[in-house]
Amino acid sequence: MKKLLLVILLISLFVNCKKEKTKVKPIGLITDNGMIVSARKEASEIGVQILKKGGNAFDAMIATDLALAVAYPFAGNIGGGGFMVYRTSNGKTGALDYREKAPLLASRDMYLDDERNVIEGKSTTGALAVGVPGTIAGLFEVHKKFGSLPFKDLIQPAIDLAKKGVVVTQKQEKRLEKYNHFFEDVNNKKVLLSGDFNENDTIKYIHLAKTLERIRDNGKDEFYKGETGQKLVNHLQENGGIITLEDLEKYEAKWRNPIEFDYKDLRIISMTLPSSGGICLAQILKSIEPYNLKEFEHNSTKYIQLITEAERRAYADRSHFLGDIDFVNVPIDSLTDSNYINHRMSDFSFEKATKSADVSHGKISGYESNETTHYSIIDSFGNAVSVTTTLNGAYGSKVFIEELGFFLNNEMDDFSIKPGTPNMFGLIGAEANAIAPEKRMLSSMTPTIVEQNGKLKMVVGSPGGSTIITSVLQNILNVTEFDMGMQESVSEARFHHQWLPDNIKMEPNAFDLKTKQQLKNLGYEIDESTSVVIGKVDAILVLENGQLEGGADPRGDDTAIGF
Ligand SMILES: N[C@@H](CCC(=O)N[C@@H](CS)C(=O)NCC(=O)O)C(=O)O
Repeated sequence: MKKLLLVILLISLFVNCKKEKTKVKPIGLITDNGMIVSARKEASEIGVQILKKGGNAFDAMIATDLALAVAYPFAGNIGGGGFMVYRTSNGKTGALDYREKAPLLASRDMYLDDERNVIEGKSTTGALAVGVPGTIAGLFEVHKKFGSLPFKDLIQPAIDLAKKGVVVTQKQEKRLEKYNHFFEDVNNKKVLLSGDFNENDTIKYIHLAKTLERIRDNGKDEFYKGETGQKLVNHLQENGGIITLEDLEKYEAKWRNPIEFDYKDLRIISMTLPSSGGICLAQILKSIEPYNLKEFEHNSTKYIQLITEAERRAYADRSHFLGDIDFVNVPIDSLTDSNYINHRMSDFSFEKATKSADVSHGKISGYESNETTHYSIIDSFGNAVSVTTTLNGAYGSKVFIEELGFFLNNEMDDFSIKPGTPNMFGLIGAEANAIAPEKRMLSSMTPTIVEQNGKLKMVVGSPGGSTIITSVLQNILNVTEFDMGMQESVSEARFHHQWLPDNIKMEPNAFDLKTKQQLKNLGYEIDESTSVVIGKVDAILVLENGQLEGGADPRGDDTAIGF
């Protein structure tokens, strides 16, 4: 009898274990009309309320952005900047650049000491790390061109949220625990978020609500010329910063032509310079286009190898060629030309890893004379908006102006502060991305829209510094080459290579042991230690029947809401 019980127990254990191993494909929220996927449920909800009121995707973008500035101080902001790529219901595409700028008093070597060594922390923490913020200018620009509801109706939900307060999530508790001691050090006093907050506590953002009310009443000028601007400048200057009122007054968001290119039967629309995102994405996708990826298993050795080698070459070019197009001549057409790219990939072989030390930027025949929270929105009219906005590092420069209620960015670190010295994401830059007054620092933000057969297919983007481009890439491939649904794709394990350092970053314990061993045997170094998160993707997929599927990244508190 005992023996029989043991056998039954073992069989049931085996069956259960087997069951656990069968992967359940996650399916995201599916809705018919409109959808927003963002880093916080409060922000997605506020944006969707605007859509339900009859607002379009651009109205919802403004409301969502401002709601993130309240609900997601880690990266949501009015003290930072970002990029928007859009596609209207009639297929018109465009992009808005509201990236921060270097202040007028900035200079090329401002973060170096007399011996030309980088002064640790100066470009990342404190008032000198701050670039001239672009977010408020960007939102007013979007409203001017596309807004259909009054601006005051779009900002009010964020004001109400700030007054009512935002509930701390478990993930936010952890992040605050990790960073809150910096806030007191950097600001020389305790500020709103210096306290110990626990999950389910409610944080009210009273000063931020007042700032937003002034912006509601006085418009864009409140931030760039008014009381808010004056207080911002005073605070930064008192704390060693160099931003002046003239910097604020001169700031303008800029409409740009997005990078548009074909990959197999897809048309990809992505951000152009000063973001490297679209160009790098084009280079990587064109490098792998000649291969039939469907023949490779997803995340198999060959697949990882091919993507890695394409990424290696694209990031080497990024480091050398790319910078703010208003300041440097960048050969975009040559860099994204298929012949050039095929030539770049001609020394790649599945037999062994290329060494980054042997790869430099490509040789361009001539220069033409032409010159990190993400959210995705689709409205019921068929307009699509893809936005990535950031303070750069976690809570930016950690400078928090208590009386205004918000953090300021540390975007200056995205410049190449000294050629050959890696920035906080390990990216190395060159002359093209050197600091100059009023120049925009190079970004990796890759807000992207994908079309298939002339129809809207996907809206996708991610935060994550240098890993943004490769996260967006993998999600496009997951869906279009491996037939994954949006949530399934977003939840999949990711890897990343950026030329230097010469290793493949992999999400820890997410990849097959055999695959990792095969890659090592081929000469690839694998880094699973420091890469806790590679991107945090929020995306929307238009399904065959026209319904929308949201992909909200489980790595954060990201949430899809729709109707
Ligand atoms: N400044 C960078 C993007 C910076 C970035 O992605 N930062 C991360 C923090 S390390 C972020 O904003 N993460 C927000 C999140 O995880 O939601 C760029 O322009 O390329």
